[in-house]
Parts: sequence; structure tokens; C-alpha cells
Amino acid sequence: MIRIDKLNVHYGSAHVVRDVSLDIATGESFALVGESGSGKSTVLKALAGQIRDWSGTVDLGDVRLSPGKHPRELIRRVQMVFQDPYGSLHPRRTVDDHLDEPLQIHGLGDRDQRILSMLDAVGLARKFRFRLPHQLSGGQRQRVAIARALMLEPDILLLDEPTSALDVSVQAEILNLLKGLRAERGLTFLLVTHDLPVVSFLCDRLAVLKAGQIQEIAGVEQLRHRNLGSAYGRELVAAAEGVAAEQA
Ligand SMILES: Nc1ncnc2c1ncn2[C@@H]1O[C@H](COP(=O)(O)OP(=O)(O)OP(=O)(O)O)[C@@H](O)[C@H]1O
Repeated sequence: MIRIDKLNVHYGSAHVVRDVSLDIATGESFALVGESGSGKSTVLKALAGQIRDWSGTVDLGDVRLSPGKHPRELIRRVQMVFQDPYGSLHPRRTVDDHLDEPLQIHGLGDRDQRILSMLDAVGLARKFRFRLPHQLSGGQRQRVAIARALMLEPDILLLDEPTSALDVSVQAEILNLLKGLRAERGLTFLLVTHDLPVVSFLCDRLAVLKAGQIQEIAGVEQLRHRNLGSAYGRELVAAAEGVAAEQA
């Protein structure tokens, strides 16, 4: 349902995404991995309508994207969750304000009921409804960001390092939440991360990016068995294992 063919993005003279082609099935969870600066977030931003200029074709189901801001109907279908929930929430707006805003913009009714059932869905007690972001923990804030992304009942969630700003103990809770929401709602995930265990836990397949180019597309079983096909993919796995050993 996400079909990307020869996506290219330039920032000025820098060519940061090069001929990226991907087919992601409805309901699939797909990861983009690669070193910092390899273009992962840029691919997400193009799909989220946050980049004015790109070339190639991107189809979401039967809708072909054009560069730049998405029309209203596409915004409903594709939502993004960012790494830093604190930065992505407005400090003077309550949880209720954040969840209500997309409903207001898109003219959806049953607001009270939609907000309460979304709080339940993301595991946030109803007493938090009128709190401000600074009155919440990091994990609770990320639950709010996920709730806000789901308010319009999208079918695609673009996740940019959704757990890397959180404490390790909280990361697992948010990953479990995302896994459950995907299963319940039939969501398609496109996830950017540095964290290979997150890919193993949450994803079905991954693409390895280096300098804006896909080095390989692999099944998550290959990652789990340290059996990636490209030299660069194997380097990433070895580097991640080195870091894990240092931290142990
Ligand atoms: N708005 C921008 N203007 C100019 N260059 C940019 C812009 N955003 C990103 N870049 C550059 O584009 C390249 C790809 O960035 P991108 O954020 O997509 O990489 P990434 O793989 O997601 O990295 P990270 O893991 O650090 O988030 C980098 O060299 C980055 O410096």
C-alpha cells in the first residue's frame, strides 16, 4: 500500500535520498535503518508532506502523492510521531487541547467520546486529560503524541525514533503499546530508528540506508540471525553488538 519508486531528495546541492524504491504492504511494519545522516528521516518527511521538493513517485494505496503539504484527506490517512514528545507538544496546551485540535480542524463530531476512548486506547488514565505536558512523564507524553496521531484514525503511522528519547524501562512500554495498536487497528508502520532491537521487536522487514541509498532490504529474521546480506548491514549489526557489550 506504500509504493515508493525512485525517490530522490536534494537539500540545495546535497543529494540526500538517492533512487529509493520500496513496497510496503498494508499492515506491515517496516524499518529504515542506517547511520546518522543517511536520509532516513528525510524519506519519512517526504511521505508526511513536509518536504517541498522531491522527485520520483510515491503511492499510498490508490493516491499518488505530490511534493509539499498534503491535502486534507491524506493528512487523515498518514500521521507522524516524533522522537521528542516534549518538543512536539505545545507547553501551554493540555492533553485535551492536543487531542481535540485534529478533530476541530477536520470537523469531526463526538469529540468527548473520541478523546476518552483514545486515552483508554493509549493507556493514559482519564485524570490526565486536562494536564499540561510538563505535568506528565516522558512516557506519558509519548502516549499523548501517539494518541494525537491516531485521533483521525489514520492507516499509516510514520514513526521517527519514537522511543529513543525515553528511559530504557519506558521504551519497552511504548513499544508494547505500538505493537498492540498496530494489531488492533491494522496500522501500517514505517519506522526510523538506530536501535536494531527495536526493529527486531516491532518490524517485519527493514531497509538499510547508507548515504541516501538502499543497500539491502531484509526480513527481520535475517536481522535476528545476524544474517544481513550487505557488508554495510553486517557492519551496523556488529557496531550495535559492540555498543551493547560496552554497556553490559
Ligand atoms: N532541512 C534540511 N536542510 C538541509 N540539509 C538537511 C535538512 N535536513 C536534513 N539535512 C541533511 O540531510 C542529510 C540526511 O538527513 P536525515 O535527517 O534524513 O538523516 P537521518 O538518517 O534521519 O539521520 P539521523 O539518524 O541523524 O536522524 C543529512 O546530511 C542532514 O544533515
